[in-house]
Amino acid sequence: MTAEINNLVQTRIPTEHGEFVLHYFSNTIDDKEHVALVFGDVAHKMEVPVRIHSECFTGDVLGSRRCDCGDQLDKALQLISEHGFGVLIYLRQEGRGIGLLKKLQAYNLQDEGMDTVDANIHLGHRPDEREYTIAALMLEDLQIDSIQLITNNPNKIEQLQALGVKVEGRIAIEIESNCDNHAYLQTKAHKMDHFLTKTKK
Ligand SMILES: Nc1nc2c(ncn2[C@@H]2O[C@H](COP(=O)(O)OP(=O)(O)OP(=O)(O)O)[C@@H](O)[C@H]2O)c(=O)[nH]1
Ligand SMILES: [Zn+2]
Repeated sequence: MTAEINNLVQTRIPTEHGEFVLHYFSNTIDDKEHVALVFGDVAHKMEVPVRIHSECFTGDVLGSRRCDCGDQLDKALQLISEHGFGVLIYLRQEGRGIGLLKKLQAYNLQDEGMDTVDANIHLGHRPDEREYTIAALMLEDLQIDSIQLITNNPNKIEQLQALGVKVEGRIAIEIESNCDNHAYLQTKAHKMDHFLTKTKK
């Protein structure tokens, strides 16, 4: 079966970074509610700034300092609004695709000394189980010609290109580390090849 999405609802979402339009998509791959927040006119545009943000309940909603997700979410919306147009796709891939329950178990393993990669493996998962077919279909639905991806993760760029998305550049989104996420960011820099120049120093 080929994957399909449906853009079911678009509604205005005023934020502190200006007014976005939230697009709600249904899909034939999973039963999750994936959405895209669109700022300005993006149809038929090249080099559209796009953030593909993976759900992180602890970071995005609770403001947890164990990761950089909450700050990245806010910074991406700010960047897109300052640019004048762009998209933030919010994929419901909690815990790099392993779900909230397993991510919380992985946190406890990290508190016992494992890093974020080994904790996933210990729980019987790959270090990163995300894939981006739905995001690629959303970009197609929004009629975006090419993008600049807002990310530090080289694997996201490779996966999107393999899905036929024209990624013309990368916009870095590096957050200052704190004492609670420093080791976590170090692991992303050294074991997951993320471009984290401040952390790598
Ligand atoms: N399994 C697991 N998932 C985590 C952990 N910390 C954060 N996450 C999840 O990781 C996802 C975000 O991925 P990151 O590796 O932080 O960043 P990225 O999306 O790959 O890269 P950027 O585009 O640069 O942000 C979210 O779904 C979080 O819920 C962890 O320790 N274990
Ligand atoms: Zn997070």
